[in-house]
Amino acid sequence: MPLGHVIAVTGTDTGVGKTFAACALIQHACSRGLSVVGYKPVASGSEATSEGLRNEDALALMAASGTQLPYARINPYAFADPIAPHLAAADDDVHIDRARLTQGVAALRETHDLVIVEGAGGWQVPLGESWTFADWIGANAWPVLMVVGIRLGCINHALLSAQSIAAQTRCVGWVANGLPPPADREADIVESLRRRLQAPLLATLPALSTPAEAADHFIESTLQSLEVPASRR
Ligand SMILES: Nc1ncnc2c1ncn2[C@@H]1O[C@H](COP(=O)(O)OP(=O)(O)OP(=O)(O)O)[C@@H](O)[C@H]1O
Ligand SMILES: C[C@H](N)[C@H](N)CCCCCC(=O)O
Ligand SMILES: [Mg+2]
Repeated sequence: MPLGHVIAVTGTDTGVGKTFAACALIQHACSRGLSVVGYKPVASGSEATSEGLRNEDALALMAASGTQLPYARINPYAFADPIAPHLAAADDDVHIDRARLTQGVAALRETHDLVIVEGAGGWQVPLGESWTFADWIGANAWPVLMVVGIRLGCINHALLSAQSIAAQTRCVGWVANGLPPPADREADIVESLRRRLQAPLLATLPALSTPAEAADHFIESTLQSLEVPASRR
């Protein structure tokens, strides 16, 4: 049956917990009986191995779903340097082919109920000279889950990101991710955002040891909010 549902995971910045939350969400959805896979279309910051470049986000997403698919199906573009992806691609003389990114999603949708697409950095990160992750997700009208790393400055970043997401597609939920060490007034920051963001808060994640532990923190109606069709839930 699958022509799976797609959710894009973005965040208020790089290092805010997109991979952590995406892995937790994969495990949450797996525990509800869905076949789920993560996709990291473009990754900068990868290790050279005998099999080629490997990025830790892509490997974490693969481990969370337990997929046995070849690495390149999950991460078609890997760059060694941990820098902005359009700069990494230009340094390597690589053109990121937007159609190839979309085909990668389409292929995963054929065999999975849910495909979780993790961006690199924040919402407006460029993937080429004239387009961004936001442009690609927006053109496909995929719904977005926004991960907010709770720290000083995140209120502004979250409100700006939500505004920008709404201009290109829709933010269907957000996660308050308690990055270690805990920020002062963490609960008040989360509440300030909850009152100002239209999308529902789907999980509040304290500093936890593993995404598997975090999977239980998603609220019961998470898959519904993420617009996963009722027939699959
Ligand atoms: N709730 C949490 N509890 C404990 N550790 C966390 C939590 N959230 C994130 N971390 C850790 O913080 C670091 C950054 O998180 P993560 O890699 O998920 O960020 P990211 O937004 O995916 O970054 P990138 O932009 O590089 O993809 C990782 O080492 C991760 O394990
Ligand atoms: C290297 C890092 N961990 C991410 N993979 C890429 C972050 C790109 C951020 C670009 C920017 O907004 O300046
Ligand atoms: Mg990541």
